[in-house]
Amino acid sequence: MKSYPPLFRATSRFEAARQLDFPGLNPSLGALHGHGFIVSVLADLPEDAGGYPGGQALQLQQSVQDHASTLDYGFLNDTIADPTDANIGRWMHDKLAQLNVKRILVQSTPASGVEIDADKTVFLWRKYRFHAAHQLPNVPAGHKCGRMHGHGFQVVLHAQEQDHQGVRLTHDDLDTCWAPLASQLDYHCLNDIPGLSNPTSEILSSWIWDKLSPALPQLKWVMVYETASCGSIFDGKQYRIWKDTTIDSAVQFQCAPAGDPRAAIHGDTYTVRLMLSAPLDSKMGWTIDFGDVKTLFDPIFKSLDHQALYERVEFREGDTTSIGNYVLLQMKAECPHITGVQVMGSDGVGTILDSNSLGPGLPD
Ligand SMILES: Nc1nc2c(c(=O)[nH]1)N=C([C@H](O)[C@H](O)COP(=O)(O)OP(=O)(O)OP(=O)(O)O)CN2
Repeated sequence: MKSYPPLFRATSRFEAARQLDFPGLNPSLGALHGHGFIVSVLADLPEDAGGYPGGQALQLQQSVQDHASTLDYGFLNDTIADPTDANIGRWMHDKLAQLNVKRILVQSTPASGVEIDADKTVFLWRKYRFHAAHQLPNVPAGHKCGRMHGHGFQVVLHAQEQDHQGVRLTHDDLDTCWAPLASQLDYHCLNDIPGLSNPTSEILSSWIWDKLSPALPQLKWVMVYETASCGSIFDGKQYRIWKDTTIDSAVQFQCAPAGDPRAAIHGDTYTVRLMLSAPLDSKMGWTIDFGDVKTLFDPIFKSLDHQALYERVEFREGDTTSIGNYVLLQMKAECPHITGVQVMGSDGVGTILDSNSLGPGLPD
């Protein structure tokens, strides 16, 4: 069984001020203001990037950090003309032109940002929260989701910034589209809402898609976070679900040169994200039960969590790619619906192994 070619992800933060000015923009953004920005870059790097096996993601991190640090505690307009999130992303794309960048995410607030493709197509996203109760009517007796319970759901709307006529969408436009749905969903019981009698994450994501896409043709993906660790993405055709788990492991980059701190035994808390895709089960209203995904992953989790991975030959390189490859191959043997695995260290540096054309990045 084969794994997938790795994409590396690096994340950097910077604090900066800016002033924006374009027609249709919320006038308050024209005032001098500031943000704690997060920039994440996904790149396809050659095996020898980083100078030693396992060093690629760290090399990417260094490059992103070097450029982000030139913006830190600065006035962005001095460096980037009209420093919108999208233009910051384009600037970073140009700075990293020597790398094979597949996607850049720029987040100016915890609830909004942009994503930029390899060809510099821009997507806006905004995250909304609503408070709702639900119960899944078709689950087997004793399943915890058969009881009435509730969540602080989160929804991310992802839309292309420009339509075919060049009309530019703003985050405020997303807010306007979301507002009528918020009043239907927030502080309600989902089962009482027409179309949501079986309110799984999958059904909710396609329900939101159906409500919004006719008036918002730029909509590309709807993400529903049922809890902080699981949810569904719908793009109008296909469902993808994800389930996150953290593992706390000891590692060592055994190919790193002497003097590199990672050559020593150290450790990290890694977030392992399992991505799956399957047709919707029309009775259950889901693709695969998150609980079943957790059960299938459990032996793999136990073999990684609170373990000395450096003692095992498959983790000799000590990096997130070796952990990802291991998880992907083990999970594939158990579950044909697994489409990808992402493993991120606590600093947002990690590896994505995915069979699918690159889907949207989940915001931090
Ligand atoms: N594919 C789906 N599976 C499940 C859904 C769903 O909508 N789609 N929903 C549920 C439950 O409603 C439940 O609330 C989610 O539970 P769970 O997967 O256990 O998620 P947690 O975050 O609570 O899990 P922990 O990892 O234990 O924190 C079930 N399945």
